[in-house]
Amino acid sequence: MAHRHVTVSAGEKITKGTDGKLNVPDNPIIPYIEGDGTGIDIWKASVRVFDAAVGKVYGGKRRISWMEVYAGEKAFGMFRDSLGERAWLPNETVDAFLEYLVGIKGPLTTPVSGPIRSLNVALRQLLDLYVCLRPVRYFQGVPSPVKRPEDVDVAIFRENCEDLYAGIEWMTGTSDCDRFRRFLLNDMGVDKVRFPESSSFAVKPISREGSQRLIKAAIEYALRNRRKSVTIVHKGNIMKFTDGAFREWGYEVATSLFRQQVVTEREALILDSLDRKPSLSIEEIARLLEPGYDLMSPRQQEAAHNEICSALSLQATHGAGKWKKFLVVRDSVADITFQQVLSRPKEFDVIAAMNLEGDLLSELLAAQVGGIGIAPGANINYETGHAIFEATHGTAPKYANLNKVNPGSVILSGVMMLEYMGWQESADLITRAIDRTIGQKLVTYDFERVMQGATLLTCSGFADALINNMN
Ligand SMILES: NC(=O)C1=CN([C@@H]2O[C@H](COP(=O)(O)OP(=O)(O)OC[C@H]3O[C@@H](n4cnc5c(N)ncnc54)[C@H](OP(=O)(O)O)[C@@H]3O)[C@@H](O)[C@H]2O)C=CC1
Ligand SMILES: O=C(O)CCC(=O)C(=O)O
Ligand SMILES: [Mg+2]
Repeated sequence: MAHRHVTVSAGEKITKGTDGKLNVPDNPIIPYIEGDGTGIDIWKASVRVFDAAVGKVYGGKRRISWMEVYAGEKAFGMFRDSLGERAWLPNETVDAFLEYLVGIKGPLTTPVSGPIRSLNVALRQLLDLYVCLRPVRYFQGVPSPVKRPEDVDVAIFRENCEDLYAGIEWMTGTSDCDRFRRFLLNDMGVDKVRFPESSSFAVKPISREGSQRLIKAAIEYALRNRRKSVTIVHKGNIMKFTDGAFREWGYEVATSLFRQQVVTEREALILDSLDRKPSLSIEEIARLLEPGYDLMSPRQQEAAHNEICSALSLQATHGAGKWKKFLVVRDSVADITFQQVLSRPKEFDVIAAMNLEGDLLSELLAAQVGGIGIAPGANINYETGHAIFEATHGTAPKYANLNKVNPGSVILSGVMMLEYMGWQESADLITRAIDRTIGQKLVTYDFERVMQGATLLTCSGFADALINNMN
């Protein structure tokens, strides 16, 4: 790769072997983006924590060679593209993440107004990092707005390349928007746009491939980590061919690729009712499954029968209570899900959601365990091995350069990165240090303002406390 601004560090590349596993050398080169706004303070603090943990655990045998790559405001001041225009996301940054496989980044600003599209989303799309994994768990002692934050232990698999985040939209009043409106109204015969002349439009692409690779990854994660359920979140009652299809394709992948390891919630209901009363007829099971069965049309009743027969065909492998050992795959409509992750979080284990709903759900869940100051994330393509780890929060510009905010989210994203690299011991050391430090009530402003008897630390002070607690 021809680098113009990036200085390649001494070290070796992480690669992906033919066996599908990562080959991680003892001195891997890891590209990082510091980030805009608070990113600068957070990165400075976080990198010290990573290096201290790796140094403590491996005593110099292993060491990360950090390689700075540029995006956002920092890149804008440095780079020009081939036409001499300033560049927010230079090619060599994208190339570095492609070449070195695993990287980490701080937050990047996306102004709501103006033409600049999200650099964060662009990176995910350019590297096809189709999974945004956001595990949400509670650290004892963290102040929370709910009564039992310890009940939250959810891994969110958010689809990362499609949905309304694809950025396919047109502003009202532009000629492209006029063309699109005419196409909708004239060619497609759409007559449901309430105010066509003044509407802006967006397109929401949801594909079978995109949905299935995401849901497959969620199921594999759930099986690997012995989780009990995967909940597919959608708004399929309203958006039939996007959200509804996401749900459908999810069940398809669950029951075709993982048949001997999963049971759907409805299959479990059918099998359980028969386990409890083996003499039940198909019609009696149908009445238990569908309380409105007798009011259904003959076609709907036939569909219910077919569903029951298909579940009963699993009796040899799943019947007589065997299904209880299997991973349950179920689905839930988005609006009720937003209530239930708050009121009954224990019922959620792994969630598979489309891009927008996954983004929103991850913040709602993070709020319950102390906020986005400690909510980590990873953008991953499990086929190519490419991964960029990043916090859930943004650049919080009002706190930029104040050495104030919580670096926990980037630090925990780094923990995920170390786990991904197989450097589990160093990941565990950081997690234990976070547990201990919060237990000692040594916290940044976001926790201190709602925590009785806490000591207020700066961003860098929190990193120092973590390093002191690494033993
Ligand atoms: N992946 C990324 O890079 C992301 C980038 N963004 C971008 O960031 C910019 C700002 O977005 P905005 O909507 O204000 O959201 P932010 O997440 O940047 O900030 C919102 C609020 O969250 C709290 N917060 C954020 N980070 C921390 C932290 N590290 N420690 C403690 N509290 C924190 C602060 O709350 P309080 O005021 O209560 O102290 C802050 O005011 C936008 O341009 C947006 O597009 C947004 C999300 C993700
Ligand atoms: O890219 C951005 O500016 C915001 C993206 C975001 O909120 C997210 O991916 O969680
Ligand atoms: Mg977000």
